[in-house]
Amino acid sequence: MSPGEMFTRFGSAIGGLAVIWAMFQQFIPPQLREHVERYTHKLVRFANPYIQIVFPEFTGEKLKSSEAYTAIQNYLTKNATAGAKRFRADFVKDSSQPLVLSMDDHEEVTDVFKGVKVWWSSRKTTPKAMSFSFYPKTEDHRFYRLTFHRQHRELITQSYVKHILTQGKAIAVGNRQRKLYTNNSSDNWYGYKQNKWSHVIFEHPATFETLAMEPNKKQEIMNDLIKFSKGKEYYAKIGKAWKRGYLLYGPPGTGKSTMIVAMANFLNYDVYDLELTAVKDNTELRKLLIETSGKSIIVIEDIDCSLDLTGQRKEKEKEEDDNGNEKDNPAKKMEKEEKKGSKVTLSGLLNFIDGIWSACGGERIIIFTTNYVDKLDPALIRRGRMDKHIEMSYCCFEAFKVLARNYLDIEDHPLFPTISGLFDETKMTPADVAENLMPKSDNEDRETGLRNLIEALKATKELEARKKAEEEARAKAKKEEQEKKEDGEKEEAKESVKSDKEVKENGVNNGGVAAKEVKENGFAA
Ligand SMILES: Nc1ncnc2c1ncn2[C@@H]1O[C@H](COP(=O)(O)OP(=O)(O)OP(=O)(O)O)[C@@H](O)[C@H]1O
Ligand SMILES: [Mg+2]
Repeated sequence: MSPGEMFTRFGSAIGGLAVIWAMFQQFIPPQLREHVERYTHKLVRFANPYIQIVFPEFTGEKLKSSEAYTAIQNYLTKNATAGAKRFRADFVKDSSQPLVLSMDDHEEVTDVFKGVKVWWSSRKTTPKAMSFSFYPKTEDHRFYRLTFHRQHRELITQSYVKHILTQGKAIAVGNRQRKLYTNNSSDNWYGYKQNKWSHVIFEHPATFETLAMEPNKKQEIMNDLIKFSKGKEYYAKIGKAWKRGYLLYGPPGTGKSTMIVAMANFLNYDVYDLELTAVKDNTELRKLLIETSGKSIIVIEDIDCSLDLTGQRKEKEKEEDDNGNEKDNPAKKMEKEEKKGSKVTLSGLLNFIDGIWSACGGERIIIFTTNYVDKLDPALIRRGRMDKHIEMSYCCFEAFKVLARNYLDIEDHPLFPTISGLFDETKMTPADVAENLMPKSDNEDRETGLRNLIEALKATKELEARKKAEEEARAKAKKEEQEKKEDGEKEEAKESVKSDKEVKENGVNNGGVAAKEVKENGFAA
């Protein structure tokens, strides 16, 4: 029993005795009896140097389980249950540790903060005459009671309580199972469920460890993510919303989607995979944004294919240029809209990324992926919107070593130098490398995987060489044709100059003869 409680009970006992005593003392007037009782309690309270704070399970009108109660429960379960002997087991949905053991009712534990000892007890009261209750499941009112010495009042109420709430929330975040969300069509936003996003448990195993990439580049990205996730104060100081944009670009199969998974697993964030073509307009886009939670990554894959965001601006500008004001071409507009199936505009998307609303929730990463970075409107990917541009490229030898470790469990092999040489000479995506390394049957040994890869690399190299030779031959033929054409034209030009000269000369000669004839005969022939 905590000292505070001992005092309370002692006080109650003294108070009770005093009341009994007063009742028996019939000759004492009632006012005096009340005084005796009140002063006895006051005396005990004055003598009790311990303070108690109660944290009830349910608070407010919404009858939501109190955040503080849950945070304390998490905190105590993790940090202070060593002394407890009786536990309560709860099954928590969407948690990586579904079975949670917490202190049982009327159990008590101690905790120490900055050298100060505090007592926690878990209590339950059952209202006696209550036939109807708003409280879900049970009529019992549970609460945690914190007891500490009054000389530490400031430390406990200002630092310790804040500390356990933060810690408790962090534990909840660590325990929760992360989710992968996708946006529902707005036709399903109304009615009973009204969910804008559907989710499944996010269980993809890709991590930065398994991601094949040049090690320095990988480390740089990891550092960037760490800096971001710890940057709450920094972002507040510089007056920027706590969010960061990444643009991942590169050919298909170079690991853009895998990188997103690795980022989510690294930061322990949820992923919102936003399908833009299912979003009808900018208003819907904003509503979806509001419904996302913090500590999340919002992904728009293949941004160049999602919408005609690339050309919209330029086309509009062109339409304005021609007539000085916006040209109205309903047929063209309709055709365009049918093609798009969505009225989300570039400016709507820009607002989504860094408009006023983008700040709601905080701690959010937005990622765009594309195979064709040059196709994107510069406004969309400028720094501040997409803060970091990451090129995902063909496999290098360092990246291959990661894949060899993942797929074949090997760090080194006599065939590695051959493979290294081939990677210098040819291009292959990590997806293709992985496919070649993957054992084709249960009894295939590691060397077979490496040999398969060498064969594939050689075949790719040959193909590239053939393509290059064909291209060169084509270019040469084109050049020759061009030269021939030019020679022909030169020849033609020469010919025409020559004939012009002859005509001129003949003309002069004929003129001379005619003049002579005129002179001699007195008339022209
Ligand atoms: N860098 C990589 N590290 C590890 N595995 C990779 C990497 N790149 C590709 N892979 C493997 O290839 C598969 C395809 O990769 P991923 O989907 O990430 O490519 P992508 O760049 O997103 O392609 P797309 O442009 O077509 O969407 C993955 O499932 C993964 O197994
Ligand atoms: Mg992808």
